[in-house]
Amino acid sequence: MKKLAKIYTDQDASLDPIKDKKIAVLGYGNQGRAWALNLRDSGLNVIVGLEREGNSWKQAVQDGFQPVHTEDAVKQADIIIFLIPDMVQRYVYREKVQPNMKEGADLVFAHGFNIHYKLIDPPSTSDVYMVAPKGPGATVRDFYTKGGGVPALVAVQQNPSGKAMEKALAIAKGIGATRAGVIETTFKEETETDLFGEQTTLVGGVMELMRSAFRTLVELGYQPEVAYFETINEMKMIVDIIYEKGFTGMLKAVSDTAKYGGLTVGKFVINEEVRKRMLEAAEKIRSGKFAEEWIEEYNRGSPTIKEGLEEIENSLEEQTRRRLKEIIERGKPKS
Ligand SMILES: NC(=O)C1=CN([C@@H]2O[C@H](COP(=O)(O)OP(=O)(O)OC[C@H]3O[C@@H](n4cnc5c(N)ncnc54)[C@H](O)[C@@H]3O)[C@@H](O)[C@H]2O)C=CC1
Ligand SMILES: CC(=O)[C@](C)(O)C(=O)O
Ligand SMILES: [Mg+2]
Ligand SMILES: [Mg+2]
Repeated sequence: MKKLAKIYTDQDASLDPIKDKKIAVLGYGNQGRAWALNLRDSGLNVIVGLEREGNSWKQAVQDGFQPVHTEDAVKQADIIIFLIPDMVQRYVYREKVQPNMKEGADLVFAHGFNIHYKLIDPPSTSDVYMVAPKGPGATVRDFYTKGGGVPALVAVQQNPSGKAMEKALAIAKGIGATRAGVIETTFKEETETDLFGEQTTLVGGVMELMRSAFRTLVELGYQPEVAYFETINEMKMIVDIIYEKGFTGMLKAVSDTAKYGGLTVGKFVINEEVRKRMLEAAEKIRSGKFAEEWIEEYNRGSPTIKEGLEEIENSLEEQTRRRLKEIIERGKPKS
């Protein structure tokens, strides 16, 4: 068997290493808002740093922060957390962080992209570490306010102080992750697995699987509403059972007919060809080719993202969802 991962929980982590430090949270979007609120509710000293007085600024003010411009947050900070988009981080680092940071201030990431692909070259005097929540920002906040926490990965890239891991665990505790559990990893492992997961399953794979099934039914002449409930809407219920009880529990919750069909046709559809393509996707990530392609796309103004979003928004799936929205809303559990 492979070596078991090292897992840390609340008892293994203390807030002490960071309790007297000023923590600058750069960005107030998906993760930024969740981290700033959770760290503050954990009694830590948080300052929100933003580039512009736009929507994020307004939201932060509404949540009781007094945001400041990035350079002003950075100047006072002992710990600088990058919660702005991955493609933006190196520019903000170069123009606002590096020229203004205190010598030896910590640089903290929620995803390893910029460090692993060497887009940011941090000073050797700084601790560089990561706390990567394995869930969306809204869930990081939601679980925390309800007494739980989203699991996370922690990693240390540079450790001149010798205390980087204790501080990473402290941040993980502050956002609620150690209430669940935190796994030690490397920037390389987190970056490559996170990209692979979002591309082949969580974002790309699941969405295209559902869309392909939906389209197949519609092309065969079935009603889009029926296809939507079957191939898209019911997914949450099945995934919720997998989340609670694993695949074994899910298979117990469905009919024997579904078990037989699922166990045989699942492998027929998601076959070795698909696995080969998954390996290809992994290779593209590991070689740095995906990173290169994404940087180029971003530099061209992200046309592929824009087109993709537009195509999906206008798709029959989304039109059907809009038509069924009231039914879905009415049916949701009330407590
Ligand atoms: N979305 C998620 O739930 C997860 C994100 N991460 C990582 O967390 C980091 C932040 O991701 P998200 O929270 O999704 O970011 P986001 O896209 O929600 O970030 C928005 C924030 O960044 C600011 N921002 C946007 N463009 C900017 C620019 N050009 N210059 C300066 N600030 C700008 C916005 O004002 C806003 O405050 C990334 O490293 C990402 O990989 C990690 C785990 C999950
Ligand atoms: C939410 C999350 O963990 C992702 C999919 O990796 C991301 O948003 O980058
Ligand atoms: Mg990701
Ligand atoms: Mg992720």
